[in-house]
Amino acid sequence: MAQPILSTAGVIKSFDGLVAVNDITYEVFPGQTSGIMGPNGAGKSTFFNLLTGYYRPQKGRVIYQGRDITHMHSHERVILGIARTFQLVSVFDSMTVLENMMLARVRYGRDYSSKLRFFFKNVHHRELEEECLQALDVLGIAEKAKIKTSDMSYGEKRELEIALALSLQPQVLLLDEPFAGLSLVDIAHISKVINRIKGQFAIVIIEHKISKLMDLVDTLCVINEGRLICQGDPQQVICDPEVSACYWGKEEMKCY
Ligand SMILES: Nc1ncnc2c1ncn2[C@@H]1O[C@H](COP(=O)(O)OP(=O)(O)OP(=O)(O)O)[C@@H](O)[C@H]1O
Repeated sequence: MAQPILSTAGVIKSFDGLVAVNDITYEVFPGQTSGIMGPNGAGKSTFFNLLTGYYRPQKGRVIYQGRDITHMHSHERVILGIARTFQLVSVFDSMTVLENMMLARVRYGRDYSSKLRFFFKNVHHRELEEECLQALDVLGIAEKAKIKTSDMSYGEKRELEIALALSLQPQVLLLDEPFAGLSLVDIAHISKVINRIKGQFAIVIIEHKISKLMDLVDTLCVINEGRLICQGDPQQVICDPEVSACYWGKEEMKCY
């Protein structure tokens, strides 16, 4: 049976007595696209931050490829292959798409030891540029390489963020609300992008737009009040009475 690439065992994270993540055990498998949903303040982002290493749990463990990474820093996890995007777009507006890509690779990429060579040797610079152009090509946006990020729409910047994360050659890609603030047209475009890269590595997506999330994921889980209350097949999860109750009180949620 396949082993999970990333998992947690009983992780707990509290802030001054408020238990934001309460004893969550979770598994992500190679090539699988998994969704995480839950009401506002449920603990989704805090859980993501435990996976990426931004927070350390007070209890429990985070395991990646069979290795305990609970106390590992975020940048070390990136080098191991765990990349993420953020709820709010974070790219450098004064730089071009390609420059943003190259900076991400040098700043966070696996080729840390070659940082100095990047600055002083043109050969390595050209190699890096070529690799970044290839990563843009995977998303079909290589023609935007020379565009300044300040001239891009919000949707295009979201796409660039995914490209930045892809340039780190992840084994696990964590997408934090990829549709937040996007128009329906942009959501459709980003969905296409995610569908294009799906299956090559594990993807975990936090998203409030449930119907859009359902179209993308192989498996779904729901966090409510810090607890993972349901996980498994997306259709079954969405029809689960406890999930309906956490969104709609006692009322049944409309099933797809
Ligand atoms: N740094 C922090 N300090 C104190 N409390 C925090 C902190 N971060 C999160 N919390 C609290 O922990 C709980 C879970 O927050 P979290 O942001 O993880 O929820 P969420 O499910 O991601 O919500 P949303 O969907 O609104 O982004 C909330 O009650 C929140 O106020």
